Amino acid sequence: MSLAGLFNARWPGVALFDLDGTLVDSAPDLAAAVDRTLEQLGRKPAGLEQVRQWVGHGSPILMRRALAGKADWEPARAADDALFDDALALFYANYREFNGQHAVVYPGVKACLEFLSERNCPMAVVTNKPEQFVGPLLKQLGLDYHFKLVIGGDTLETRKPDPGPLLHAMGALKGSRGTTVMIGDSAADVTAAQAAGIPCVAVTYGYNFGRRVHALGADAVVDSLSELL
Ligand SMILES: O=C(O)COP(=O)(O)O
Ligand SMILES: [Mg+2]
Repeated sequence: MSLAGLFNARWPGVALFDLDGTLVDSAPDLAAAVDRTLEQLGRKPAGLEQVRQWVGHGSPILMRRALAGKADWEPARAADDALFDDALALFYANYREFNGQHAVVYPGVKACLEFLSERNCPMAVVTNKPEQFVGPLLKQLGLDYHFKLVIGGDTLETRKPDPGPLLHAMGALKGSRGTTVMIGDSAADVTAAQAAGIPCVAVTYGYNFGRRVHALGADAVVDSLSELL
């Protein structure tokens, strides 16, 4: 499936990109920050493979999962909240240091962004990563100039899988349903796109909480963004 096909012939439309697991393999930096945080709290590190499966609902939930040692963390008891607040503050300080150290752009991403930029397709990053970390990461990897807009997990009232951030970005870039597409790696992206009423492309190489993306109901599934050109 090409992007032109997804745009319903009203090409070029608006393209909304997820960040972690779609544009950038950032899990090594996130895992380094999570593990150092756990060690500072006197706990055992979780390791890259585990952390990779916890990424996608934003940093607060990543730290909830890290403290619980599992994806389906229980709502915290009041006594846990102070620990959580400390852990999140430590994580932010650590991730500020690790952000971009090991992160790499996935194959096919630069070609896709350049192709769309040349055709004046307005693009946004819609991620659950806290906004303060997004700009520096995109800049360091040389991707920032493609995007007219960045929405982080704490930019608006809601985050993916809520459709709010997608609808906000679509409106800001003067897109509409039928001329806007979401491209992501996880259930949070596909669910948000479906709720927003826009098509979604899922990539197979990302995180998706450790599960395959084929059953998510995306409009297209690709192994590389270069397949969309
Ligand atoms: O969970 C995160 O911090 C970011 O995830 P996303 O870029 O895949 O939305
Ligand atoms: Mg993602």
